[in-house]
Amino acid sequence: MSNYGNQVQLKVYQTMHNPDPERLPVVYEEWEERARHVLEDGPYYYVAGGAGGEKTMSSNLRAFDRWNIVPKMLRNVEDRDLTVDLFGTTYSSPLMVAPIGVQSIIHPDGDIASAKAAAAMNVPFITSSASSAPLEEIAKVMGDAPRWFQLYWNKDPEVTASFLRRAEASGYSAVVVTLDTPMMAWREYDLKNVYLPFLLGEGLGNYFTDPAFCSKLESSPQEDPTSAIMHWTQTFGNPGLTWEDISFLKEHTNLPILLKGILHPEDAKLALHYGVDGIIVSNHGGRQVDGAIGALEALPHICDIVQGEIPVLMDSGIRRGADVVKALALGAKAVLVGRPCMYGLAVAGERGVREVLQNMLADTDLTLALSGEKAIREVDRTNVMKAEDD
Ligand SMILES: Cc1cc2nc3c(=O)[nH]c(=O)nc-3n(C[C@H](O)[C@H](O)[C@H](O)COP(=O)(O)O)c2cc1C
Ligand SMILES: O=C(O)C(=O)c1ccccc1
Repeated sequence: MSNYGNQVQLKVYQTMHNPDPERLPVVYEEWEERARHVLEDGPYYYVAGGAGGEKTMSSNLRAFDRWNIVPKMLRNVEDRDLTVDLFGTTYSSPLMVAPIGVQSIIHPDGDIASAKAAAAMNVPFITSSASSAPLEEIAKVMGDAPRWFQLYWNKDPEVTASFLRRAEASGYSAVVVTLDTPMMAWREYDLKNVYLPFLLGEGLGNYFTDPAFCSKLESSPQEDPTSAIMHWTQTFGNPGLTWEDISFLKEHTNLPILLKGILHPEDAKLALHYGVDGIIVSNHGGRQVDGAIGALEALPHICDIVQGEIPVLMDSGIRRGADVVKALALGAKAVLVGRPCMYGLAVAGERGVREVLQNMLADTDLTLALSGEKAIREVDRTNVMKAEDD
């Protein structure tokens, strides 16, 4: 039980007579603006940009405007409970840090800094297959803090199996399999800037330390990085996969398996049929199919199919506490936060990510209370209405 949001507000206002010269932004748009100033064009647009004309990036944000919270009064919201239960574990809030690759292009401390921040805030951190530091090093700095592993299903089944083994051995407690990126989409800014971080060897920490990956090389990645990078580009994505292949993952891990990138109701049926443990409704932050449905728009349709049989999570467009509450009201059990954390990382490293998470948690807590609910798990469709002029 907590009043976390009130405490954070108080802490801020107490600095009134003693302003902090290192004060970090509160407003989401300011984080993005500050990140724009500290990052070069290549990395900034890599992070902030989307696929094609960025229609889906806009749809993600617009989808939140199409739903309104309808606050309820006089319901004793003095002490709130932000916890959520997933796969037999109780997590302290419905927030998670989305898997984001190549964080070394954003800050020299990269995912080590963001993982430490997540651990400090007790927000689960999802390590990307394309993390800059190897997954073991990230696990080490996190101690006992909650962490999941995101799998990019490699063309080489031995590498895929090896990643799963390594994640399990390093204390990751679930596997997020990203299905929407068997190849990179047409990303206009990256093409314009001629910027692809992997070709510079960024984001390959897990591959270059992997025995299965390295066994296929003629010389080590340290001796011949160019060949290792070329081998990575040829094996990273696996567009030949089908639903039947899900059994391979189940054979190679005992961890709960979540499919990330589900948008189509038919795919939700297939996910149930093939017996996965969870779904993440996501369009990869608008970075893959330009013109794809907004993630929040897809969410209720997926939840209608799933009927609570397995947990449904979502990401793509979460920027503030109200977004979190709307996603939960439409059926998500938890949400992943992507770019906001990365702007925090760009601006102030570990401290920046901590601040972004702290603010989003506080905003979520206050929005929950003011909406008339004292428990995250009690938020449901009665808390929202579709905008009338839609
Ligand atoms: C720079 C960047 C790198 C990403 N890398 C990965 C990745 O390695 N694996 C993955 O599953 N998703 C990746 N994503 C997608 C995020 O996990 C998440 O779906 C998306 O950022 C959510 O949308 P938001 O940024 O609007 O919050 C990446 C996103 C960004 C912005
Ligand atoms: O850039 C991305 O969206 C992404 O998912 C990715 C894929 C491979 C390596 C790093 C990031």
